Amino acid sequence: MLIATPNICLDITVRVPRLVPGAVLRATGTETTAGGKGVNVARAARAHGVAGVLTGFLPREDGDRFATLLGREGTAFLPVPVDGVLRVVTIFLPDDGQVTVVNGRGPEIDAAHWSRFVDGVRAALAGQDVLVCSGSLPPGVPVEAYGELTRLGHEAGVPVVVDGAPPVLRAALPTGPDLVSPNLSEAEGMLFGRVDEDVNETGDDVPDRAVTAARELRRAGAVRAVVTAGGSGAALATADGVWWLPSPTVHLVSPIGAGDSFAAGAGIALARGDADVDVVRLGMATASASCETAVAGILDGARALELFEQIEAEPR
Ligand SMILES: O=P(O)(O)OC[C@@]1(O)O[C@H](CO)[C@@H](O)[C@@H]1O
Repeated sequence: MLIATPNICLDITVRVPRLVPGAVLRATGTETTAGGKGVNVARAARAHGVAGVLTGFLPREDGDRFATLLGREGTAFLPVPVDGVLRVVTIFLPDDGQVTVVNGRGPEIDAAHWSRFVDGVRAALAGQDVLVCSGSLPPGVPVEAYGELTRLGHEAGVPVVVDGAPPVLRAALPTGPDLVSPNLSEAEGMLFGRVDEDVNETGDDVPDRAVTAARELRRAGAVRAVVTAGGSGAALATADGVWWLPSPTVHLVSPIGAGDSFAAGAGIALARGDADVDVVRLGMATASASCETAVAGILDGARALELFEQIEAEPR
C-alpha cells in the first residue's frame, strides 16, 4: 500500500476535563504523534498486518521530529524535503468526548516541489497493490492533485482510493478513482451545495440521503462511491448496484481518524480484489474499531475482524 499524504503534521492530542471557549485550561495529559491522515491510514493498515509506505512533504523546520516519531512506528517514509515549518494539528479531547480539532495549514509548496512529489509517487508505485491519496493539500498544491495521482496509479495498473477535502475530491472524480468515501455532510455539501456543519447523520432519512449522494458520486466518475454516516452506516454505489450497510455498535472513545481507518481497511480489501460490499465492510469494521481507541488510526485488528462479521449489506 502506497499512501500519498502531502500535508503531514504533528498531531498533539490534549486531554482536558472540559473544553470552555474563552477560558484558560490546564491539560490533564498530552500526546504527540506523527500526524496527517495518511499516517493514520498506515497505522490502521498495520493493525491488519499490512505495511504501508508513506510519502509527504517534509518541512526542514521540525521535520526531524515527524520523521523520528514515524520511524518509531515502523512506517517506511519517502519524504519530499521542502522549506518551511512542520504544521501542527491540535486535537482537544474533553471527558464528554466532544472532540475539537484545529488543523494547521502546512508549508507553501511551489510547482517544482509538486512535480518532485508526483515523480516520487510514479517511482514508488512499482510493485504496489493500491494507492491511497489521503488528507488536505498544503498551500500551493493544485486542487487537481489527487486526480493527477489517480491517473498515475491507473497507468501503473494500481487501484486508487481518494480521500480528500470536497474540492479536491470533486476535481479527482472525472479521473475515475476506484473508491471515494466522503462523509454525508461532505458529500451533500459538494454535490448539492448543502453546507450544514451540524448535519444530522442519525435521522430516519440518512440511508436514503447517503444512497442518493453515493449514486451521484458514481455518476460523476467514481468506480465505487461510499458515503459514510458515522454511527448510522454507509451507502455504496457501484455499476452493479446500490447498498446500505448499517454500522455495528461500538464503545465510542474518539471518532478522530475513523475516516482514515476506513480508507485503510477498504484499500486492503480493494488490493486483494474482494467483492465490493466486502471492501466497504472491511472499511467500516476498521473505522468502527478505531473509534474504540483515543489515538487516530490505532486499533485492534482482531476486533475489526469481529465487527466485519456483524456488518450486513442491504440492497437498495
Ligand atoms: O488537515 P487534514 O489533512 O485534513 O487533517 C489532518 C488531521 O486532522 O486529520 C486526522 C484525522 O482524520 C488527524 O489525525 C490529522 O492530523
